[in-house]
Amino acid sequence: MSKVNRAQIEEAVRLILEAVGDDPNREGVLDTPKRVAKMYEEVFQGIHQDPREYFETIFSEDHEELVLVKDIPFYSMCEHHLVPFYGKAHVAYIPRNGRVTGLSKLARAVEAVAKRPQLQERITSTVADAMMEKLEPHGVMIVVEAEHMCMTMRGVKKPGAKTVTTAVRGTLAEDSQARAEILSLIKQ
Ligand SMILES: Nc1nc2c(ncn2[C@@H]2O[C@H](COP(=O)(O)OP(=O)(O)OP(=O)(O)O)[C@@H](O)[C@H]2O)c(=O)[nH]1
Ligand SMILES: [Zn+2]
Repeated sequence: MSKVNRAQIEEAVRLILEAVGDDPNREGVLDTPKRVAKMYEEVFQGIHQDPREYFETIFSEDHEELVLVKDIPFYSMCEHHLVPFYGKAHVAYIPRNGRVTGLSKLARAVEAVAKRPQLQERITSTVADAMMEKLEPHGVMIVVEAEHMCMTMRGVKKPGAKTVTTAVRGTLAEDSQARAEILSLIKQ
């Protein structure tokens, strides 16, 4: 059963429509509260997901070299304005003791963490920490690049401005050469 209170969202959307001066009983927006409730349930489903669960999938494979899944698209909602920010996440790690996870699990973890009211920095560090805890790798590096709608359609209005955040853990924190290699692979 869904943990989301759709009726409450519908009521809130009706109130917002009214508060901004629109008519919630106008034909065009009659179903809008219902649609928004369904949409919020979808875009915030990560609140009820733990990214660490994906890393229960572990293959015993003797590869202690870099694994990088790059250009993982994601959509999130900035927790300050509840408008989207979106971009790409790049997830790199160096497995240890044969603990290699499924490639799709890296993308699933990004998605679960993104689908919450979020900060870009927190997406970056939450994925890194989940991987460190469950995979116990030599190191992890996460790079996230995104455009924030709250900086484009309103406020400072700077379309095209990109925010880049990184989180580095384990041996990669001390290895600038390995970090440079990962960054050049991401850019390729
Ligand atoms: N660090 C960080 N800040 C973010 C993120 N998303 C949005 N913000 C910023 O959150 C800040 C909120 O600032 P406030 O001054 O409280 O809100 P505001 O008056 O709407 O700010 P403006 O956007 O400058 O108009 C803004 O500077 C946003 O750019 C994010 O993922 N990380
Ligand atoms: Zn914002």
